[in-house]
This record gives sequence, structure tokens and C-alpha cells, in this order.
Amino acid sequence: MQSLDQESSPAATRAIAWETPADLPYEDVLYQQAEGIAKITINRPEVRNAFRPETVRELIDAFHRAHMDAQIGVIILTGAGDLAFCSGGDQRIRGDEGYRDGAGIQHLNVLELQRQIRTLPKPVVAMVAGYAIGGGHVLHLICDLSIAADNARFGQTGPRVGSFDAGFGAGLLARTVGLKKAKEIWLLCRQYDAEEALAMGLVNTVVPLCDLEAVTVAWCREMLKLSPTALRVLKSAFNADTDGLAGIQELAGNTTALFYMTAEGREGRDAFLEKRAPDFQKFPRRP
Ligand SMILES: CC(C)(COP(=O)(O)OP(=O)(O)OC[C@H]1O[C@@H](n2cnc3c(N)ncnc32)[C@H](O)[C@@H]1OP(=O)(O)O)[C@@H](O)C(=O)NCCC(=O)NCCSC(=O)c1cc(O)c2ccccc2c1O
Repeated sequence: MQSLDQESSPAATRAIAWETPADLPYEDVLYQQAEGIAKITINRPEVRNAFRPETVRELIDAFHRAHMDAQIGVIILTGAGDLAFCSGGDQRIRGDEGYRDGAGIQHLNVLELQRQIRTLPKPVVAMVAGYAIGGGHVLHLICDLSIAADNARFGQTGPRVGSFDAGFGAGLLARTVGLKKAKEIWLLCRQYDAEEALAMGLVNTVVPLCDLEAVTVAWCREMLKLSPTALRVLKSAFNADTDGLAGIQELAGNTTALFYMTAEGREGRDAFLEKRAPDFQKFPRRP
């Protein structure tokens, strides 16, 4: 286990002063920000931070907010309290077709949230204390990095509670921990402690619970010193092979945006607007 001393310099581990933007219409989610970091917290500790459709809707809104905020470079996803990161879908409101919202409509909208976290062009770090179980386990898996407290416990429960995530929940897990281990996790529904999770490559580091936020913030600060464009393209590159054409689209979108920023890209636009033939001859054909 890594301790805070091994982790970073004193400057990197100084306390962070979170601010909460006023008037956010959230019931189940907390949104805080500081120093270019957004912290999004699932705030339902009475049910081990299980999510209902409204929770997921608020999470989608919060991630969108962090995505669109040019001041934010890194996002932390976590759960309220020390006992759980997230325990998956709220089984009390599970209907026959999905999870019922207040209007009685049934959803599996966490799948939309999973895609959003993957395609969002900023690193997302799961800060995991306690249980990351079921759909909550898939959420940490989807995040780019996972930092676990020494009390963290990981596992899938689907086959025990009559559910499964045969999308990223199965496929991305296999790419992360290997096919045999992923099958073990899903087919036996066991729980794994933080050190076991580290050994199988499911988390990036394990830290004492009391250091969890400080270490997570230190990792975020490290990323904030790096090139945002490089991080953005790398994130989409890691998704590209898993996500097929949609992944290539995401990676390709980044190359288009970078091309738009060049004189060569601008020449095409300017020529059209100036009603003249474009002059691409001035641009080198690089080897
Ligand atoms: C998470 C636990 C291992 C924690 O155990 P512990 O002993 O610490 O605590 P309790 O069991 O006593 O729980 C305290 C309290 O919280 C309630 N609770 C916990 N989890 C949930 C939950 N998921 N839903 C509703 N309520 C929950 C619990 O009932 C207690 O309340 P009291 O009133 O009795 O005090 C353990 O709690 C546990 O195993 N929880 C269930 C984990 C689980 O099976 N999750 C659902 C898996 S399926 C899923 O998440 C899922 C969701 C999706 O939206 C999908 C969409 C598409 C495909 C697949 C999906 C999917 O699989």
C-alpha cells in the first residue's frame, strides 16, 4: 500500500478548498470544484450510494457541467461516506423492465452515463472507499483511473440479483483484468479487497482511507500540469479499439479539431468564404 509520504511532495498534498456552486438543482449528487478539479459525489449513503434514475440523470448533468467548464481539467467521481463508492442500481425501485423514476418510467440510464464518462475528453478518476459493487463496480471500471482506500471492496452481484451488464461491464472488465479473472468475477459473484484489486490491475493504487482524498487530489494535480490536448487524445485512443467505429469517430474528431486549428485547415474555410480557389500548394507534404 502506498502512503501519502511516498506519494508526493508536500506541495502536491496540501489541502484543497472545495467550493460548491450555488443553485445546483441536485438531490442525490454533490458537485464541488477547486483548482481545476471537479468532484462529483453520489450522495445516498443510506443505501450505500445505490443509484436511482434521478441520481443518474443528475450525474449526467454534473459530468456535462464539468465537461463544458473550460476551467475544469480533471474530474473525480466518488461516493458519500467511507462505506461505499456505489452499490449499483437501487433494488427497491427496480421494476420488471428497469429502474422506476418518480413518474413510474423505467430506465437503464446508467448505460448512458457509462458512455458519457468514456467519451468525455478529460480524465475521470474514481475515488473508492468501501463497496464498489454491481453497477457501482462498473462505474469505477469505466473511469480512467481508480484510487482505492484500504477498506475498498469490489465485485459484481448481477447473477445473484437477476441482472448482468454484458456491455462494458463484461468486455471492459476482461480487457482490464484478463478474460479468466473477469469471468471469475461475474460467474462467482465474489468480493475482492483493495489489495486483490490492485494485484489484478483493477485499481491504480491503494492508500490508507485517511489519505484517500489527498492522494486522489495529488494525482489530479499531477495531471493538471500536463498537456490537456495530449491527455484528451490519449483518452480517446485508449477507447478507440474497444469502441469500434464509435471509438475511431471519437479519436478522429480530435484530429479534425486539431486540423481546424492549423493554417492549412483554415485555408479551406477562408477560400470558401472569400469565394476563391483554395491555395493548398503552400503547405508542405511532410514525409
Ligand atoms: C453493498 C453491500 C455489499 C453492502 O453491504 P453492507 O452489509 O455494508 O450493508 P447493507 O447490505 O446492510 O446495506 C445497507 C443499507 O443499504 C441498502 N442497500 C445497499 N445496496 C443497495 C442497493 N443496490 N439498492 C437498494 N438498497 C441498497 C440495504 O438494503 C440496507 O438498507 P436497510 O434499510 O436494510 O438498512 C450490500 O448492500 C449489497 O450487496 N447491495 C446490493 C448490491 C447489488 O446487488 N446491486 C445491484 C446490482 S445490479 C446493478 O447495479 C445494475 C444496474 C443497472 O442500472 C444496470 C443497467 C444495465 C445493465 C445492468 C445493470 C445492473 O446490473
